Amino acid sequence: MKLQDSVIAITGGGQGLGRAMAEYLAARGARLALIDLVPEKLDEAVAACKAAGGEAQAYTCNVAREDEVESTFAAIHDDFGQLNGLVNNAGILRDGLMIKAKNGEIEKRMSLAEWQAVIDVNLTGVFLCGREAATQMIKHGNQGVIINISSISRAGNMGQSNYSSAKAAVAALVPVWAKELARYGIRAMGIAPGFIETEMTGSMKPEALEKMTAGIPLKRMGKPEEIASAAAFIIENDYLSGRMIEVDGALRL
Ligand SMILES: NC(=O)C1=CN([C@@H]2O[C@H](COP(=O)(O)OP(=O)(O)OC[C@H]3O[C@@H](n4cnc5c(N)ncnc54)[C@H](O)[C@@H]3O)[C@@H](O)[C@H]2O)C=CC1
Ligand SMILES: CC(C)c1ccc(C(=O)O)c(O)c1O
Repeated sequence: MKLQDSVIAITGGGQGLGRAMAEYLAARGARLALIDLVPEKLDEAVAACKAAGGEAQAYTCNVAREDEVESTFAAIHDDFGQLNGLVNNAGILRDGLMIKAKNGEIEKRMSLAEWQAVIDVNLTGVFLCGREAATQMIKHGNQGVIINISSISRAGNMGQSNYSSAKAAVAALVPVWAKELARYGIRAMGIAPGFIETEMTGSMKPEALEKMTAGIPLKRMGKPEEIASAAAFIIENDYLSGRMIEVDGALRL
């Protein structure tokens, strides 16, 4: 699929990797529908896409809410007249050990609320947006691609019962959707980033950053543009479906 003039929806498009992907794709001629919880961040991201030479519109939506997701994807189709791609990128972290035993006391450290919040956004949100994007594509006869953003943590990372479970599940959805949606001309792919330079890591102490990068075989964190170029590669290569691309500098957790 050509990037030029294709309509790509990106969840969590207001900042971080979502915004980086939006700017990268906008600079290559794609038309962006940016979805996020925070309208101010969306406005900044839309302006950045326009400055990069592309077209973009903002949609305030909680990806974990079925009614909001349904109306958002219907509005995207009405506004752009087509939908060719979705990047399921919105995600949150609520890290913590499941349990801790100390001095004979057993403490439940991850609450049900922390578990559920991550499952709601990182897994249910991906399901709802994937289902709605596919509905719009099939209804209007658009071929397209769905990209789920997983994580290196899908292998099982200490302190991330909720996050690792959700990220393993969205990776599992990739071959499921690739098989179910191929008949409609829709591909499904996943990207599993390792540690990527973001505002969060930018504010870390140099010693902590050094310790983190020392364990990465390529000895550096990834750049948001390196995730964005993987997304562009997936969109443009029509024989890619049902697989994960790992962009992690060879790190294994
Ligand atoms: N930054 C990293 O090193 C890595 C990130 N990832 C994944 O990449 C994705 C993006 O990560 P970052 O850019 O670092 O995150 P971020 O926290 O910088 O940005 C996430 C965006 O999603 C939005 N969002 C959160 N909940 C939402 C909801 N319910 N509905 C709509 N929008 C919502 C936020 O407002 C924010 O704009 C996430 O899925 C994350 O798990 C995976 C591996 C590494
Ligand atoms: C543990 C992994 C590499 C990780 C690190 C940081 C973030 C983030 O800031 O959003 C993630 O989403 C991760 O998956």
